[in-house]
Amino acid sequence: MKVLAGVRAAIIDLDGTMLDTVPDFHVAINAMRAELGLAPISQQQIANMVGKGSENLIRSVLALDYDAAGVEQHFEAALASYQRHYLAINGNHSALYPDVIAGLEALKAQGLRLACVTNKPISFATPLLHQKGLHGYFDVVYGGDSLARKKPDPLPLLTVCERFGLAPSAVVAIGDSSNDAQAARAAGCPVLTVPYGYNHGQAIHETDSDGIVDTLLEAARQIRLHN
Ligand SMILES: O=C(O)COP(=O)(O)O
Ligand SMILES: [Mg+2]
Repeated sequence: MKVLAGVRAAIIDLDGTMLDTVPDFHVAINAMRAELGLAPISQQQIANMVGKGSENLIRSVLALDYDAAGVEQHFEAALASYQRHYLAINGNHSALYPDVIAGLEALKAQGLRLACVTNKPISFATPLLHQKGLHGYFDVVYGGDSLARKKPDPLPLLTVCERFGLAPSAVVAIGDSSNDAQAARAAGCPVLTVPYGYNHGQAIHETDSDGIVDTLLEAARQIRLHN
């Protein structure tokens, strides 16, 4: 992977890359749906809808039962209910994927600076990173509502590059979905994808990236090999 030559920093996604958070989403979404008198939905349905932030998720969930006007009519109440339930259980049902900590340790040991860029609201992401022992690895953390636009827009990635004083070609993005890959491509960052997360129900092979790595530890190994 020639594109990894000269990489000095990594931008790492949260949901579906470091943490399997769908069980948290599942509990919070179904608590919200129960409040609205709607039937529960499955983890798989939710996994296919996660990735573009809370507002998109809630609209997708409501669209299972309502037409476009109904979605908008119920949106505010549903979002508030969802946020309340999510914050009450944040992290209780989610788990680290294999070799996440080992991968972060290896990236740090190789001298890379690390940023976490997630489409999760920052008020969900920060306590979750602390709870799972991840927060200390990151010099910068941006949530989906930290900046004017979220992934797949390149803005969060470009803002990290600027804060690190690095060209995008020196900052690799690592994520589980087409949002991460599209943001990286638009920013000019190399991008690695993991195959175990949530990619809108699509195989990760269908997403344009510079390589698929089985774990964050494997990503660290690839970066070391090519630097
Ligand atoms: O919460 C989401 O919509 C996705 O979050 P992610 O960017 O960390 O995958
Ligand atoms: Mg993700």
